[in-house]
Amino acid sequence: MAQRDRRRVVVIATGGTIASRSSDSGARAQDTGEQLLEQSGLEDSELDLESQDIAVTNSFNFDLGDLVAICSAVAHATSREDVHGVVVTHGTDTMEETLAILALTHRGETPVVLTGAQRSPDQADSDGPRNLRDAVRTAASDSARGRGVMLVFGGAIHAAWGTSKQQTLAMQPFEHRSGGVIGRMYGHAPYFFSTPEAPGQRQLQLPSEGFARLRVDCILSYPGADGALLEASLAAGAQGAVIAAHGAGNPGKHLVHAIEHAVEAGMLIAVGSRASAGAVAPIYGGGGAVDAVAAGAHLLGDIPVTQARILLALLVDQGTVEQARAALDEWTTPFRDLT
Ligand SMILES: NC(=O)C[C@H](N)C(=O)O
Repeated sequence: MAQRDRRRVVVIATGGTIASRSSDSGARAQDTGEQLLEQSGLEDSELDLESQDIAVTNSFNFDLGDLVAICSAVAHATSREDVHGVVVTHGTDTMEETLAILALTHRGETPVVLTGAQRSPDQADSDGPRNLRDAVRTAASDSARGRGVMLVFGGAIHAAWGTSKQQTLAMQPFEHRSGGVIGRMYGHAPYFFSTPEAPGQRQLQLPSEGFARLRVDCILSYPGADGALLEASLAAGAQGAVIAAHGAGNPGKHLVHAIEHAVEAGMLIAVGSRASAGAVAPIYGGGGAVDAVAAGAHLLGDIPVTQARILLALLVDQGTVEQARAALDEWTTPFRDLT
């Protein structure tokens, strides 16, 4: 096939287990995008493959600056007319944050497909080459066009928004908080059977340079939790915080007091759940979600706390605290009456 007829897919490599090699001091990311493509068995395919290296790191070391770098590389690749699809290889530990920032900011028809691995390429049963082949074929397919950002992993196609790592070692570690995948790989081709209700029109601007310096913290509720960690977050200069509250979004009375104080001090506060699935809802008073809302917090419905943190950071990045508060209010309106 002539070079000009072959579909071009850009593979942006960032590290993770898919790029890791074992050593006496533990596994570490080291393979480049080009090496991943060599191992994938896609070399002789009818696709025109190009690789870029953004980082060679395990994703548990990423900070907001790394997300900015990934976002701008993806935005640049998707703006190119010669590019049919984009793949990002990434560690699974913080895949959900990168899925979130890309889902919230991606524009246009070019599909963006993230993937990774649970077993490194020096293990006999590594899932990396297969996942990468599936991701590249999805990015190159007609059926993925206009579907935005997605995660192809373990033969499943997941929505970007709402999906998080739920299993530490399983070969399918990802799940949506409300359940379900949007498609599956059948043979070499992606088959989509549902369309997620994505952030849609609520798309946000790409992160600014200052995004990397923002501070949005996550605070966990637990029996005996007081407001000390949220107070410390405020004192450290955080612009916002996401509370991983008990059950359906109940922070507990001490944390509710701290939320009230933090909101008065200008922090953006959102409440999700430390439970692994489902939505939060205003059901309980006496330290529950009803009181958290009265204290000025926003309930996150089924948005995972890790992804909500990225949403808050983008909102703070793009306007004043008041504008961010109004935008978060709009974002969380559909979840207000979930009881
Ligand atoms: N499976 C993985 O990719 C985990 C890995 N350690 C990471 O970079 O997140």
